[in-house]
Amino acid sequence: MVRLCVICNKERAIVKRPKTGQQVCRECFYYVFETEIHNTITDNKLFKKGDKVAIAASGGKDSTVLAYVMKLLNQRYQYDLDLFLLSIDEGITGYRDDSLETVKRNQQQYELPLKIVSYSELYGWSMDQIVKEVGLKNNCTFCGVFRRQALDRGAVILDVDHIVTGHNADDIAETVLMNILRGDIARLPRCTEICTTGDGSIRRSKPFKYTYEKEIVMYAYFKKLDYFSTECIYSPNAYRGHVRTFIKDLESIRPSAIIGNDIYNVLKKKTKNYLVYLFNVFCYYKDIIHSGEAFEIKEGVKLPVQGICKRCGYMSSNELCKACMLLEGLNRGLPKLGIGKNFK
Ligand SMILES: Nc1ncnc2c1ncn2[C@@H]1O[C@H](COP(=O)(O)OP(=O)(O)OP(=O)(O)O)[C@@H](O)[C@H]1O
Repeated sequence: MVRLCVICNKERAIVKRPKTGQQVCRECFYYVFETEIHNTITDNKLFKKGDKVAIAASGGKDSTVLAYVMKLLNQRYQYDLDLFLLSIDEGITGYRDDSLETVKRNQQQYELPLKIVSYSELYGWSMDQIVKEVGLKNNCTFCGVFRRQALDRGAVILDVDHIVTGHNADDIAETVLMNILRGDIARLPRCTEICTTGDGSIRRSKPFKYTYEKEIVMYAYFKKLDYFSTECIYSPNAYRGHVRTFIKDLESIRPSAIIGNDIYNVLKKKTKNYLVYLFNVFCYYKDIIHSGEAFEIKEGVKLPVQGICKRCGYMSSNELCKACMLLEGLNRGLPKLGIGKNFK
């Protein structure tokens, strides 16, 4: 028996949405996927007309889908945004050089201007050189800290108001758990925010905050988008990888583990299939992301005060920002100096 799409009730269902369990046809999947992102953008007032927005593009599935969908929604709903692609070349031979080739093709396919900035030009060190110094244990700390600042610097070069990244619901759930496991209460409330203002006035947001990674992969696959799918060669020991595996295990016994369902959306959701409706109601849980959002810091708890790095002028809660600390360690031949809390 042919199963019909629960939304249009006409076409054959070919996708079971990981987010809701709904069986939908290809066109309805595109429509709900894109509309949910549009709703996230408008509900959270992420942009205003005329904004210049840089899409942080790594060539991977998330940012490739982000670039495609941002361009599409910008046209469909007349957001009136000026869009750019911004890529950071960390200098990882056999990985980032290949993925940047994908971004260059995306530039042609989506007709968006592209700016690439490299760690070598900004810091004088590529990740290949850093890994030679520090090995494979703490290299992701260097890469993450440097990339954050590199994106800000790239945004200044492009003179944009806003950076959007492809962080999805799975990434955010991982970050919530990592912050809990590390007891990093200062970062915990911030990591679930959909939009933050970093250094200066450049806003940074995550239009995929409520989008499941599996749906992004499905979308990229059905739309035949051109993306690079290899994992970073330097991240096999990253802490995040262990947290990811843990969440996947949780999901196998509790599919709502990442985000749960918002009861109001569940009740609003129109479906003629009563079983699907009941399933959605039963799936009403507030799981990792909602838990992260609900955390409140007790009054009186001392939190780091944000100031300015005395060396580079970027935002920092210490005299020197983390990027400058790490860089100083590298330049002094003591790469472990900036890692941990005992830097002097
Ligand atoms: N080298 C880079 N240049 C520009 N943006 C980047 C780069 N690396 C990561 N980003 C941004 O940060 C987001 C999250 O990066 P992460 O390393 O978690 O990769 P990911 O989840 O595999 O995403 P993607 O599939 O887009 O690579 C990306 O979606 C992208 O927007």
